[in-house]
Amino acid sequence: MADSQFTTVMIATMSVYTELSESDIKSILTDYDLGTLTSFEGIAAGIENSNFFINTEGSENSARFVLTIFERLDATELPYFMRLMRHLAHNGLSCPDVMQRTDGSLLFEIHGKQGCIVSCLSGRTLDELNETQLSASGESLAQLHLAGSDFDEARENPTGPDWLAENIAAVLEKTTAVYGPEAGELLTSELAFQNSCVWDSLPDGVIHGDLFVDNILFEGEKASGIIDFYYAHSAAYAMDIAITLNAQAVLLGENDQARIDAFMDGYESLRPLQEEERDALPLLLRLAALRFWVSRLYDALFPRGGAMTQTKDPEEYRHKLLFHRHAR
Ligand SMILES: Nc1ncnc2c1ncn2[C@@H]1O[C@H](COP(=O)(O)OP(=O)(O)OP(=O)(O)O)[C@@H](O)[C@H]1O
Ligand SMILES: N[C@@H](CCO)C(=O)O
Repeated sequence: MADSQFTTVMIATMSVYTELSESDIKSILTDYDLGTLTSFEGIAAGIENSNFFINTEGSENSARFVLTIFERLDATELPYFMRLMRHLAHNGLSCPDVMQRTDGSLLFEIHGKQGCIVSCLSGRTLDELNETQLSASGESLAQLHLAGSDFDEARENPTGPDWLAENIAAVLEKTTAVYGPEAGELLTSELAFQNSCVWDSLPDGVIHGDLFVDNILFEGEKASGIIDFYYAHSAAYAMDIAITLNAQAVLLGENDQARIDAFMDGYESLRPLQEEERDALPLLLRLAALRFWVSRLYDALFPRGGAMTQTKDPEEYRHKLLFHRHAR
C-alpha cells in the first residue's frame, strides 16, 4: 500500500473529532486477531463519535471494519452497548458485530478515550424511504425486537417521564419567547395529557430508540442492516415503532397513511401487534413526537460548544405532534 494512504486523518472529514495515525490503528490492532492494517479513512457522517473504515489482511478474520472512538457517551454504559450489539448480531439481526480482542474484551483505549471495532455492513443510508423500503425497515425493526427478546441486561429509558418533565421545564420559557406562546402551551398541554396515560402493560424489551433514516442501511429496496445502538434501552416495543414511524414514515404529506401501513405490514409479518399495542399506538406517536421535539428544542435553545454539533429542526416535530393530535 502506498504511504499516502496512511496519512493521519485530519479534521477535514467533518465528524472525526479524534485524529488517529497509522501507528495508532496498528497498535490498536495488535490486541485483535484481525490481521494487519492495509488502509483506513475517516467517515464524515455522524456527529456523536469519531468513525473510521479500516481494512485488514493476513488473517482468516481480515475484512473491512468500522473503528469507533467514543467522544461523548458515558463510559460506564459502553459495555451494555457492546454486549447488546454482539447479542443482536449473533441472534439473527443484521447489525454491527463487535470484534473481541484476544483477551476477550470488547473495548480498547487510545488517547484516553475508549473505542471498538465492529463488522462493516453493506449498503448505504437513504434520505427518504419509499413504501417497499419502509416495509423492509418494519421487518428489520421486528427482527431487532425478536433478536433482543432474550438479552438479559436492562438499561433504563434515558428520556423517560422524569427527563421529559425536566426538559420541558428547562425549555418552556425560551420556547415561548422564540417559537411563540402556542408552542409553549402545546408543550404544557401535551405533557399533562401524556402524564394521564399509563403504558405499563405493553410488551417490552430492548428497543433501538433512534431508528431514523440515518441509522438503517439499504441495498436498493432491501434493508441491509441497522446501526447506531447508543440510544438503545428497555421499553415498550410499541414505543420503538412509534419513534420509527415518526422518523421514517410520517412526512406530513398525502401518502403518510400508506407509508405507515407499509411499515406496519413489514413489522407485523414477523411480529404481529397485540391488541393493547394497537390501541396505544396513536398516543405513543404523540409521546414520541413530543420526546424528539423536546430534545431538539433543548439542543437548539441551549447549543453545546464546538463546531461539530448539528442542530436538527425542532419545528418538524412540533408539526408531527400536531398532526397526531388532530388525527382521528
Ligand atoms: N457498522 C457499519 N457498517 C457500515 N457503515 C457504518 C457502520 N457504522 C457506521 N457506518 C457509517 O458511518 C456513518 C456514521 O455512523 P453513525 O451514524 O453511527 O455516527 P455516530 O457519530 O456514531 O452517531 P450519530 O449518527 O448519532 O451522530 C453512518 O452513516 C454509516 O454510513
Ligand atoms: N435522531 C435524533 C437525534 C439523536 O437522538 C433526531 O433526529 O432528533
